[in-house]
Amino acid sequence: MTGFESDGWPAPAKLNLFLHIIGRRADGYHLLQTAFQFLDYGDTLHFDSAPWGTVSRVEGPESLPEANDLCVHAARLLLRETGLHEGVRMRLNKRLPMGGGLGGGSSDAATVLVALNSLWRAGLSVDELAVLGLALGADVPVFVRGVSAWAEGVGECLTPLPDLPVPWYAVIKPPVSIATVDLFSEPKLTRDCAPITIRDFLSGAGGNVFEAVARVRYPAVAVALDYLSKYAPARLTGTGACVFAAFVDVDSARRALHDLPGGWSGFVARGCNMSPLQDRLRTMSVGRGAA
Ligand SMILES: C[C@@](CO)(OP(=O)(O)O)[C@H](O)COP(=O)(O)OP(=O)(O)OC[C@H]1O[C@@H](n2ccc(N)nc2=O)[C@H](O)[C@@H]1O
Ligand SMILES: Nc1ncnc2c1ncn2[C@@H]1O[C@H](COP(=O)(O)OP(=O)(O)O)[C@@H](O)[C@H]1O
Repeated sequence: MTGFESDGWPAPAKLNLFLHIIGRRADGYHLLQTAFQFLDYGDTLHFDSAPWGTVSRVEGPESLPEANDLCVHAARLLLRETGLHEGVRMRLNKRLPMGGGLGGGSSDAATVLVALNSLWRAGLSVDELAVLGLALGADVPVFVRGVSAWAEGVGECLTPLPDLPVPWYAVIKPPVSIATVDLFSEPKLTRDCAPITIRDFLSGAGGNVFEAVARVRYPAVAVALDYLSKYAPARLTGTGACVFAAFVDVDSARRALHDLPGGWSGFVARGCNMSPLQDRLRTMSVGRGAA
């Protein structure tokens, strides 16, 4: 099984390889340090043209009403911003768990912006798309830019990290969904990490400050972390609920998922420093060049 449906536009998952809070903005938002890496696994989007001005999502998860779907918000935003005489009908094949810390909603939104910019020949630059994306969510710009990155601010100040190791990851989704806002409002959260440098991170520094609070509030997260730690050092991604561990080969990663607690799901995927969305975009350009 490949990480995406064929013939569609990939919306890959991200991992936060570490996640620290180093302060707070006046508006209450937390200032972060994190490193994002993509996975070759995620959601897939399909786009069909539709009458001018119409934006719809005709297939997608039942638990996510069309009106709330970031895909719809992203398409409307692009249409408004460009003033193009276009419309779109979207099909979302959702594979990433919602509230999993894998950034599925942000990635879907980024794929809509990038794909429609290309399909509609809207001509917006990556910088312009990243600015539009930030209005939809803090994690959208990194998915638009499509390169693994060191991130600061609320996640929008990005420094590419194109040469990170690309291990195989085992990812476990404990049967809970965590609302980001709940963990950010937890009083016991560590909010005063000393800033670290990229060099510190590359030498192995950094953890995930949400792990301690997620363990207490969501016992299933603690079970998942303890389970995976039997195989390799395990960590929470984002605010959870998914946990991951890195392995040198695919078989070792698969073995780590063999005796998952009953009913739990997990998957194995390769880390990638260039988003699969960028690969898809390049295929489009080559196709056009050849036409
Ligand atoms: C923590 C991270 C790390 O990658 O990922 P996820 O676990 O959500 O994937 C992100 O920064 C999540 O960013 P984003 O997904 O945009 O957060 P939102 O859902 O908009 O945030 C919900 C709420 O969390 C709080 N919030 C969020 C981000 C931030 N830097 N400081 C905050 O205090 C705010 O109260 C905000 O209203
Ligand atoms: N296309 C989408 N996919 C997933 N979630 C979406 C989408 N559009 C809006 N959302 C909302 O965003 C929330 C966060 O989803 P998601 O990005 O998958 O998780 P996380 O931020 O934990 O990585 C969901 O609970 C859902 O309410």
